Amino acid sequence: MVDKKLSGAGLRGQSAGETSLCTVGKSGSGLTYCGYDVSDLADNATFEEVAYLLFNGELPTLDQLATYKAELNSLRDLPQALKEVLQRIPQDAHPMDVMRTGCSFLGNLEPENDFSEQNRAANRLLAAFPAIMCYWYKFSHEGVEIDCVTDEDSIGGHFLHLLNGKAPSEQHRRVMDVSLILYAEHEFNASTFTARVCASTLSDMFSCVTGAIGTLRGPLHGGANEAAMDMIQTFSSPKDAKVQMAGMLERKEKIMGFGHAIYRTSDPRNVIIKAWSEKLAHEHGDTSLYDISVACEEFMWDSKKLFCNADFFHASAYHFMGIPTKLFTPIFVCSRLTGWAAHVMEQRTNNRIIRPSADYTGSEPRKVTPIEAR
Ligand SMILES: CC(=O)SCCNC(=O)CCNC(=O)[C@H](O)C(C)(C)COP(=O)(O)OP(=O)(O)OC[C@H]1O[C@@H](n2cnc3c(N)ncnc32)[C@H](O)[C@@H]1OP(=O)(O)O
Ligand SMILES: O=C([O-])CC(=O)C(=O)O
Repeated sequence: MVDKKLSGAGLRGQSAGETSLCTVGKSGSGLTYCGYDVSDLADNATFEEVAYLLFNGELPTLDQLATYKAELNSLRDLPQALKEVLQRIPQDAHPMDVMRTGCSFLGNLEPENDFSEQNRAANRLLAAFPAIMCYWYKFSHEGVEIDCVTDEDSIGGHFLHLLNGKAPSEQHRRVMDVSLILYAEHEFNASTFTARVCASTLSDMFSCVTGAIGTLRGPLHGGANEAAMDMIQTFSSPKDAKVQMAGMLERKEKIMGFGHAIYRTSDPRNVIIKAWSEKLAHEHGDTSLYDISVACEEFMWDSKKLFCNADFFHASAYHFMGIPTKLFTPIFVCSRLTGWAAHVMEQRTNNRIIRPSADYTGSEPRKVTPIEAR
């Protein structure tokens, strides 16, 4: 893994365009948004500041941030027609399918009519996603029709408040904020590339984001945080984790939350969320899941030189905050929407339809045999 060659299948190592939004694996800790190191942003900024940065290229002043947050806060409620659609989605639906439908349906109600409305569309989705997720979750699982508006100042706090029906602790607000910052943007990852391909046809923001949600859903991408949670919950102790993981590797199973398409030796987001996971474990009063996670990390590095990606310690961190596992990847959507939308806007400023070529491996030219003769 350390000497991983960034070439070959999956377009690995090939440049597919330009971006001024993000670098992955190039400088600083290995991840920068518009020139700022992600660890600096996680320590010294809020998610709303990062959203503003991605949409405008610069961090906001105090006044700009206040105006931006007031705008976002005014866009949180859901139209009645969308609530009715969410009510009809069954409890056993995949929550990423709920997000995909919620996004797509909102695009029917409040379409982006032309590109001058792109910021409105992006901000609307940013403000509404926590409610789309929680409204469906609370209605389908508890039969409760929640109020989609809270007086929470931040998107992270708003989400936790909607989910739990009460104000979260300061620590939980901060962890959610950091988590949203860490997940916000990551260059030409699969879901963002999907959004850019869609944008390159001059399609609308809601279509670009809907496609991106479908791409993030898979376990090789955003779905890994839920898969990691499901896995660590089956381990009874750090020792058991190592034994079970050895078996998984022997059976050539993929271990979710480990490895990365671009990073070679570490994912800079891991150390940040891992530290929060440890703090939350102590607050939780039972560190066993954290200790198991650390054992997994040690085992994977010692045996395969594979490291935790952003998803692995997010699993235990979210779990300690009482978030149901099935909502882990939808939270990723609430954050990555900023990266997706920023890339859609960037693609539109210098667009050419994205249409690569393929190397043909099929039959030589041949004639159709009449159907009765086949
Ligand atoms: C936020 C995010 O989206 S981060 C990514 C989240 N996804 C996951 O955690 C899923 C698990 N990880 C993986 O499947 C992969 O590491 C990916 C999809 C992230 C990257 O895929 P690739 O770039 O193709 O991986 P890479 O080229 O580094 O793989 C090298 C070798 O390590 C193996 N490998 C890589 N990751 C893992 C893993 N998590 N578990 C077991 N083996 C692995 C590959 O199978 C490959 O083995 P091979 O050479 O015998 O075929
Ligand atoms: O960059 C990638 O391939 C996957 C990833 O870590 C992300 O999207 O955050």
